[in-house]
Formats: sequence, C-alpha cells, structure tokens
Amino acid sequence: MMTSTAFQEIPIIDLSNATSKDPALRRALAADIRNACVTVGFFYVKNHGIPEEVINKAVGAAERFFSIPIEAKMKLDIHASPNFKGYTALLGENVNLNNKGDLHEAFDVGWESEGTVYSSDGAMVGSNVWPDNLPGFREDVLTYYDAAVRLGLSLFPLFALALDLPEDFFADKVTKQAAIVRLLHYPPQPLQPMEGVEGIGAHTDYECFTVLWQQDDTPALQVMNTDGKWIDAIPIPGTLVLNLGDQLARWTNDVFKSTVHRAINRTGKGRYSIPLFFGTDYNVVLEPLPGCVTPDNPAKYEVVTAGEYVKSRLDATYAQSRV
Ligand SMILES: O=C(O)CCC(=O)C(=O)O
Ligand SMILES: [Fe+2]
Repeated sequence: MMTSTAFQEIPIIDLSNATSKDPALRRALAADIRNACVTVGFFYVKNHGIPEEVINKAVGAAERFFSIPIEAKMKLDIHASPNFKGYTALLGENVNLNNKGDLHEAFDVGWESEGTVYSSDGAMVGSNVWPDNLPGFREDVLTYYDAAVRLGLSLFPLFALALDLPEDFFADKVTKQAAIVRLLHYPPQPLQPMEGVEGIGAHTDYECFTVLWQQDDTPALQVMNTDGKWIDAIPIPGTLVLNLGDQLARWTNDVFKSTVHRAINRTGKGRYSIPLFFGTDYNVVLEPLPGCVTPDNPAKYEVVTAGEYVKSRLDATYAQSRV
C-alpha cells in the first residue's frame, strides 16, 4: 500500500504488510514496489522493522570507530583483506573513475556468527576484522547487520512477486553471507570544494539492492532522475532508503532500474550513513529472468555470475589506493 510520497519522484512504501498472511496484501505491496523499481529504482520504506535502538547503537559504534586514531584504523586496512572487509581511508575509494577519490571513510563487515568456520570463496566471503579496545563495537555492528539482513530477506519474496515469479524464487540464491554492511563517515566538504572530489561520486550500487540508513539532519544523498537531474533524497525520520543495484538490473535486463546516485555533504558537519548491500551468492548466474527480454527490450548484458560481477567492480573501485 503506497501511503504517501515524499516528493514526486521517490515514493514512501509502508512495509507493514511485507510478511502478511494474506497473499492479496502481499501482492498489493509488491505492486507498489514494482512501480518504484521500474520507474525510479529508489523508494523509502517505513515500518521496516529495524528497532530504533538497534540503529542508534550502530550509529554510536560508527562514531566511536571513526574517532580512533588513523594508525589504529589503518591496521584494519581493507586492502589487506582477501575479501573486502575492514577500513577504507578518506579518498581510498573512487566509485566514479572520472573523479579523484571519495571524501568518506568506511568500515565493511560481512556475516559472522560465533563458532563459524569460514570457507572463504577467495573473493567476497571470509572473516571480518575488528578494532581492539572498542567494547561493544562488534556486538552493536553485528546486531544491526542481523536486523538489516532480516529486513532484506523479507523483501526478496516481494521482489519475486513484483517480477511475477514464485515468491520463493530467490530463496536458494541469497543467504545471509551475501550481504555486506558498511559504516560510512563523511566529513563536511571543504568550503572550497576540491576538483573531482565528492562525498561519494556518481555511481550505481553493484548488488541486488541496498538498505540505507542516513542521518536525519544532514541531507547529502542525491538521485539522478530520468531527465538527468539530481533529486535530493532528503532524510525522512523513521524511514530507510531502498535502492536497487546492478545485479537486479542485469537480471531483469533493466526492467528494474539501478539508478545513479551520489552524496555530497555540504552541511558543514560530519555525516554518518549505513548501507547494507544485499547481493546474491557468488555463483548465481545473472541470466535475464522470464519476460524481461522482449523484441522491444533485447538482451543488454553479457551473462556473468553475480560474484564475479561485484568483485570486478570492487577491484576497480579500490584500485587507486591499492599499494
Ligand atoms: O551515504 C549515502 O547516502 C549513500 C552511500 C552510497 O551510495 C553507497 O555507499 O553506495
Ligand atoms: Fe550507493
């Protein structure tokens, strides 16, 4: 049920019926999601089920982590990880290769549970790295991870319905392990902006979809609309932003849109955000889904595995700061 719109382009969708026992209610919700996916590729969700306390603790964890000395953060350098876990320094990432670097620092965490023996796939899945001397940090981040993953897992059946597929279509293709949570800190942009430097340059996300928490009082996220204009995705208290990524765009032959977005923090103060990137398992083949290739919409993409695709994009993103 679409209850309201923030402004013309990005709808707010109420997820109260996401796991309703009534299939008609789930289908109605899926129809709204489809509408957002085939037009903007972005929507806000409310009644998303992640408790405020869990969010606040994760944000507090981010604030504590980014305040530790740079030497301590660099001990967790993402470049030292075989599977993209750990710390990225300011300008260490560059999502838009026309730019020089992104003015944010980040900390990436994947799935883990007590007693896990990791069978690294050598690329995306593997153990996390954690800072010393930050009590509660790991717990607060992993609690958020679990809650956001639960939300993500509840969305896949709706995306399946939205694509006229059986509700369990994605069930054997996505596991918890395919999700990465990222703490992000954007310092204020200097008054005199540096040429080719944005908080995060114009990009699309690489996975199926992203669940994004953004700080209420620091607007920075912008989404490119179909006319090529930047639309502000203002923070709306009580909501999260949901945007599609390239995996779903490739899978649907662009019927579902993976929309270009960027963030520029001009607020004069620091900004935190927390995306959870929910991809599929590594070996899932992104072949066009039934009905997505038609004479009017011929196949656009080379068929690749989901994992190879994300890995190749991440390798390019970090290439500039790899030593
Ligand atoms: O911080 C934001 O609002 C957006 C972050 C983002 O687009 C990303 O990490 O992919
Ligand atoms: Fe993004």
